[in-house]
Amino acid sequence: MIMAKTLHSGRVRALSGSALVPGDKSISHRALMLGALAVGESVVGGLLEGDDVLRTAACMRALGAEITRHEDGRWHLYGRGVGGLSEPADMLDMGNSGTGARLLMGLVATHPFTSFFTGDASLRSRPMRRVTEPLTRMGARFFTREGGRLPLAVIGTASPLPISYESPVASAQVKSALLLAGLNTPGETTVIEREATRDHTELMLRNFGADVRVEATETGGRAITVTGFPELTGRQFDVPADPSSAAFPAVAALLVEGSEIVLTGVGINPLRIGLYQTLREMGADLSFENRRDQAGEPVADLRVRASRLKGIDVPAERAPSMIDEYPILAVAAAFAEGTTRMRGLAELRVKESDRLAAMARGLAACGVVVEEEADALIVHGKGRAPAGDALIATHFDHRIAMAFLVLGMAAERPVAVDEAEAIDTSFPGFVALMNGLGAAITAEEEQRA
Ligand SMILES: O=C(O)C1=C[C@@H](OP(=O)(O)O)[C@@H](O)[C@H](O)C1
Ligand SMILES: C=C(OP(=O)(O)O)C(=O)O
Repeated sequence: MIMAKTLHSGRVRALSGSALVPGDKSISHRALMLGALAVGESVVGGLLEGDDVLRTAACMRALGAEITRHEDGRWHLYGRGVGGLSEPADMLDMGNSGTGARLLMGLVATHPFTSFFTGDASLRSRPMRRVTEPLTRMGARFFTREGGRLPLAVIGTASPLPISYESPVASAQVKSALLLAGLNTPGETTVIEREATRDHTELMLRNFGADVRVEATETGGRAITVTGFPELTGRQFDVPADPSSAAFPAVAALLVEGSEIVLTGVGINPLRIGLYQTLREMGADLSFENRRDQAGEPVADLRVRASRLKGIDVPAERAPSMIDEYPILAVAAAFAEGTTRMRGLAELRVKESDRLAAMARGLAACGVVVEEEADALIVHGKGRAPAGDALIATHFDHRIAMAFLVLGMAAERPVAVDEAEAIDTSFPGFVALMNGLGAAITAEEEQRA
């Protein structure tokens, strides 16, 4: 018997108060992986305890690291040293997580053992050649299902070759997979990215003691080089709150009249805040207060006040800095006055769902005029609340689910989302946190055979 959860969200009065959203998903995955490779103890506070990250924790244990969660909520890790991971006894099941799967494939590719990867139906449909192809050049071998997809076997290499690789897709997951593979590889492994993507791997590798060099390329990109066999040493740090999760309460506060909220300790790494820049250009009253540094990452308290938004053209080159935020930006655009054009979004078709199609269909069902192109979404806002009154198919995609629940908070009539248990992959406690700020999300559970 499977429990399927439908959530309903209806119009509310002002949202108010302050909240701490869960830890950054990208940083949490990397903290577990590097902690598992470091010598000595690492202690990590604020780790995201969402399903995606818990899967990574389970896999790092299966690869030999000692990982425990203490009662105070801190995670203690005893690593195996670079190159010290051991063959897992069973399949590595990455659940719904593209980041977990791709980064870990990189890590094991340069260890001399075999591992098997699988995931849920969504992950099994996502492209993996973007990592298996360059990792093959480093000496690993892969046996994959049709189209280079999971489940797959990685035959790690005992004699890895360093490569210099220019990634055809702007992807922090591809970059990180190769840098992690480069740790157990002699010499220098270089990844060239045409557009800068989130740099948490680079920052955290340096923080753990690795030698990472970043150079600007002549064409405006970056070349990132890691030197093999660093001695990584255990670290203590707190993971900043996730700006991609903060996006949902932040946009809710912009849309629900009379709202003012503060989201504390949110990561504001410049390569993650494209959404906030875009919302400001749309007229959002949104400020970063008490800027400070946490674990080598900039953080701030985010104050958001309800605002009237106007449609804008979002530059395609901004996409990597807000790649997970287009679903919630499309919701903001649906309330704005005028047209918002979002371009350069081909990657959205290969996330947990085809997010371009899911947003276009869901918005249309809520009465919004929207155009879907091969790699663009164009939303024609009317400067007032859309009708709502729809049951949205989320395709087990956490960001689609949360985006439409936010729409329901300010739409004329309530909105429901199916398969809402997907939210736990990145934002456990979403419903309680939103309702604590004044939202009215209710659950309906259904047993399915
Ligand atoms: O490296 C990471 O932690 C992530 C990179 C992004 O994916 P891509 O690298 O596929 O763009 C993003 O969508 C994902 O949620 C997290
Ligand atoms: C795309 C996402 O994650 P992943 O690729 O790790 O599944 C996301 O969280 O929006």
